[in-house]
Amino acid sequence: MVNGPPSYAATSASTPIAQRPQLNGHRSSSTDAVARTKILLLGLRRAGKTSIQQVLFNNLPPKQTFYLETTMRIVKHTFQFPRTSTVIPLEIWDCPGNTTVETLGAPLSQFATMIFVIDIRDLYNQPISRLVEFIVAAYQANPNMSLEVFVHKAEKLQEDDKIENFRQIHERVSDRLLDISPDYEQVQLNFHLTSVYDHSLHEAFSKVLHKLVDSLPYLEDLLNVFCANSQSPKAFLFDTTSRLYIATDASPVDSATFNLCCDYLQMLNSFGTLYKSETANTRRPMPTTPPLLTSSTSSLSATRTATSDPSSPKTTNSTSQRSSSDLFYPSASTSLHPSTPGTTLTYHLITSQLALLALLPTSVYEGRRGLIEFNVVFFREGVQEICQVETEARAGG
Ligand SMILES: Nc1nc2c(ncn2[C@@H]2O[C@H](COP(=O)(O)OP(=O)(O)OP(=O)(O)O)[C@@H](O)[C@H]2O)c(=O)[nH]1
Repeated sequence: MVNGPPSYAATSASTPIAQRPQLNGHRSSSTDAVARTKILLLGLRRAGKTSIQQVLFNNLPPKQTFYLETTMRIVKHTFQFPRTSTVIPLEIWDCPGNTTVETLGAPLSQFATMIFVIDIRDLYNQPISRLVEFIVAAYQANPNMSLEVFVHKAEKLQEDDKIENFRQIHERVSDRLLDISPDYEQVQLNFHLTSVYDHSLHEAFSKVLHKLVDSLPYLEDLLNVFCANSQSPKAFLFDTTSRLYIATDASPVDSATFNLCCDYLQMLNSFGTLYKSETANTRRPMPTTPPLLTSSTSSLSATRTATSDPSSPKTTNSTSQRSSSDLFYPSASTSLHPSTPGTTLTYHLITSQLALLALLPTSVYEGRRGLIEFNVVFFREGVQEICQVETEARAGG
């Protein structure tokens, strides 16, 4: 049920990127001619560093992390995030457990983010000392570096112990820093409870990435306008493969909604291969990875449908023009609460790797479907323009 006077309108795509977003100064060139953002992944042995990287970016099932071998030397993983439409090309340095500031072998100033992984049961001196050592060195090298602490394997503890250990680790690190110098009071440290066995890791890593997305304010603006004009209480722009969200609208993120979106994406990724587009031979579908629901005639159930959206936004860029006329965009929806007033979770592919997931009142989704699709088209146009500008900026164009 929609309360108050309905405020339906078309999403405007005119404003977001009148100017090119300025790239932050923390980029570094790499051999593939794209400026990659470097993330340092640290922690003691068996803390879970490689598992985090593998689960997020290589789709390794969490249980398989048990068989990962010990990291003996620094491994640099490069990722496109999302994989094809450049928003953040990443280089993640997975370090062995015995890495210290001295043995890292690279200046800390070149990293945009440092993630220190600490086992939630490790309340001992050694991990805290190593973490503090890196924080001090990183802060001195680059005070603007994002300093993130993943208090990991959180699912191992009961709720009360989890909160208590989390609090103790936080407190010990802060105390230790203050003992070194009162100046470190101003160090901005971000602590996250994470586990590969639930979506907490995806949520935490998404938050880490947001600090690295130069175009975040523009993407958020687009999402805000989409939500306002479509009566959506929450919308996310997700990377479909990693299931990390790169932006969301201004309303607060609640974990339950985020988990639902993650699960839905996971389901679409798993079952998408069962659906084939009848028009795939004549009109190339978006090069989705993995394939998604691309048939306008397919449906998963009465409340879970898949449609293709052949409409393509007009763009001024020749590359975008070519891709938007060649490609079409799958969409899907599922009813979350069948009883009235219901909520529908919708999925629309926006670029080959980015998808819009939005909660909508079922009455709006069913009664104003055309307008929602229309708003999605303009949202897509805005996001594609942003990606284009980011790509050019990264390539130094
Ligand atoms: N329960 C639980 N176990 C985890 C989690 N993440 C990783 N592990 C386990 O922790 C162990 C070590 O994981 P790795 O990813 O190899 O740890 P690492 O920090 O890369 O270790 P080194 O390579 O020795 O530095 C493995 O047995 C994983 O299955 C988690 O979130 N929960």
